[in-house]
Amino acid sequence: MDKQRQDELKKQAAQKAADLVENGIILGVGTGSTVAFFIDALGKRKEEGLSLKHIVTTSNRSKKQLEGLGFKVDELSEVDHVDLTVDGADRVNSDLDGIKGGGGALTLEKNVAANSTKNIWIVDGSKVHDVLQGFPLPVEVLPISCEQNFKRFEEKGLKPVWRMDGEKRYVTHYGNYIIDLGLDKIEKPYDLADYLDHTVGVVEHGLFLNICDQVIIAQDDGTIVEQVKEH
Ligand SMILES: O=C(CO)[C@H](O)[C@H](O)COP(=O)(O)O
Repeated sequence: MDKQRQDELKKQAAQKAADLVENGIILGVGTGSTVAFFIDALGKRKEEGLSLKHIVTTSNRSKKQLEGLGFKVDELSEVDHVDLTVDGADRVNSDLDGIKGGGGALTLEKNVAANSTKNIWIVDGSKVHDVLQGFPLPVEVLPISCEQNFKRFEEKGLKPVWRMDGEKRYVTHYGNYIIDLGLDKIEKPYDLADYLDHTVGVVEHGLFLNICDQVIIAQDDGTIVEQVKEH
């Protein structure tokens, strides 16, 4: 699919999500190119009178865009919960579990999502697969033990690759590194998440399991499909 078509689809999914935002709520806004379209659509809704109690976001990029449209953005620590978070995803499977963190913002994204009553993901059809596949799994690691983590992942056959920023290792918002696991398929995401959750030095990983409540998919044929998770 060419980029222009993919952007059109992202825009459609983003518009649909913006239509679902209710007045007076505490809204979480994610990160990425699909979310950028969502923020544009939210700006239009603001012009039409939408008023939100608070907005929190998961990256400086989204914060800047929101502030440029006149929204006041708060920190997650300043709100006691989030009513709804709208975010993109890199992959989503039929159980509405997914891979996120392609943009490197996984730690804040997971913290905002975990504190949200409802999470909606907006994606184009290319991100949806029965089994999570075709996208490296980001793992954020502390610099102090990152070499040991990398070696263990290698030994375990997890195909680790350092995320780079030019010649240097990519550094996250929190001063950590990202190791991308180049797995072909993740057949058992809950087992892998359990391993990573119990690995010292891992700050966070991009397996977002049992978090998404609803996914809005803009399909290549122009139709929008909504799937709701049965918890
Ligand atoms: O998880 C993310 C950033 O860390 C994004 O939501 C994900 O990478 C999707 O991005 P895009 O909408 O640009 O395809």
